[in-house]
Amino acid sequence: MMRDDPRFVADESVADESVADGWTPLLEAMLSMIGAGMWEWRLSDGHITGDDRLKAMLALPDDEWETLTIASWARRIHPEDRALFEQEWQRAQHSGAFEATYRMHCGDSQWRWLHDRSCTLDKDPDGTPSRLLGIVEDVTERQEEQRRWRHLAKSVPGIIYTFVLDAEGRPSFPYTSSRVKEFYGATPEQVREDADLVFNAIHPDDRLSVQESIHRSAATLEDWHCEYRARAAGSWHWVEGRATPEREPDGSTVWHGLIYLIDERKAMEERLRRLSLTDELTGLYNRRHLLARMEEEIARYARHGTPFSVVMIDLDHFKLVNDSHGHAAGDAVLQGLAALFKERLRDSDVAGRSGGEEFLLLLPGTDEAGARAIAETLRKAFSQMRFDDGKASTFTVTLSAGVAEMRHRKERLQHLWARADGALYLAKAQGRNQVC
Ligand SMILES: Nc1nc2c(ncn2[C@@H]2O[C@H](COP(=O)(O)OP(=O)(O)OP(=O)(O)O)[C@@H](O)[C@H]2O)c(=O)[nH]1
Repeated sequence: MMRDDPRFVADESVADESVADGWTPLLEAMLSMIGAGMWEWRLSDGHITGDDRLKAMLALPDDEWETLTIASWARRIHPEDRALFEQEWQRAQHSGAFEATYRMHCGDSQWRWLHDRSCTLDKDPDGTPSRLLGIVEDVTERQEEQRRWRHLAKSVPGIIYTFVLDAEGRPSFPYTSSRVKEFYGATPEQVREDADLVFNAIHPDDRLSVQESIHRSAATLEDWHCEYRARAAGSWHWVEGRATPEREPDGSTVWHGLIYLIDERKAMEERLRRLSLTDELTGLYNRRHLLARMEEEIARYARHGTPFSVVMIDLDHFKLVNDSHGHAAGDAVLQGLAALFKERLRDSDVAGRSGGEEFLLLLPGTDEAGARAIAETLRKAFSQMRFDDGKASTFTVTLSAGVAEMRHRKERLQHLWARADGALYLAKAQGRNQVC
């Protein structure tokens, strides 16, 4: 802080020469260059005097300058900034050094942001300051700019940030907008102190890919882009980040970018993914997914010889069910069978609807005898289910099933499928309501 900095306590001999008989040309030139005004405060009578530049800046009436004291100065300060100003002045009476940025109601009725700093010019024999010298800059434009920037940062649906990897690869976040807390559970100040707060809030499964993407972007200076999960207030959410890197002369890399929430988009993508894999009526996997899963199991069998079987199922006389009880009742039967699969099969089993009233079960780690037993259990349970015909009575439906176990490492999907289909055909031909 300035007030503790010996550089800002003026040497008394210099002070006497340069200030007592007026502002020196050198000082005048410097102040003119930085556009600052100057004041002097005599603590003995509390009087404040200002130079012409300060008078022009504040536009106070001439008679006000004649009697200007610290109290009348304070009265012109914005109520929200006054406590800070007074606290600084209390301190300055002992230390001589003062620094504050505050709004002042100027003589032309304008509110101006002032940056005000002082140092000790003279001291009493007991060492307490007797005369302070201060410079004042009009920082209204800068403050307004910052205010606009803060508003803008708040209205952006995400975090605006600056991220730095120094030449040794150490990360830091010199700037993050206030919403960083919603994303990573830490304030901009905390994140500025400790960049790991951000990295620790990233899902363990995503952390490595985030770090790799940052290092790739640093090496190639291509835009950084990554999607990952982060934790705030105890829950995970999906975020997407984009930033543009720049290499600094000291070897560090600086990214300016944006991170925003993509939970809704991720949920939509997941819904679409599920829809593309499942059958709408029953919620079971569709034919496309069944075929893909079968190819996977066949490849696993070819590599490791892991047994698996398929069961092809077809409802008996289903056309009659529709014709007698209506299409809606038929739909309810299909849904009833799907519910039975979900209830009786293991999580590792895959149940799908391969066609209108045709289903296929993929049973990893199950041989033909096991598959037959599962099919038999399902057949029996299904034949006992009663369906509402919508006319105060119920009906039952049966199913036929064909089982085939994967037997040869070179067997292809269509052969296995044809064998299961052949077994199903046999079950139908032998009178239905059975497993072959
Ligand atoms: N309600 C309903 N019916 C369907 C659906 N998909 C297919 N079906 C019907 O399933 C019936 C299948 O009839 P078929 O292929 O003749 O077979 P089946 O009557 O079951 O006779 P078998 O298989 O020989 O026992 C047809 O009437 C289709 O309209 C569906 O999503 N909902």
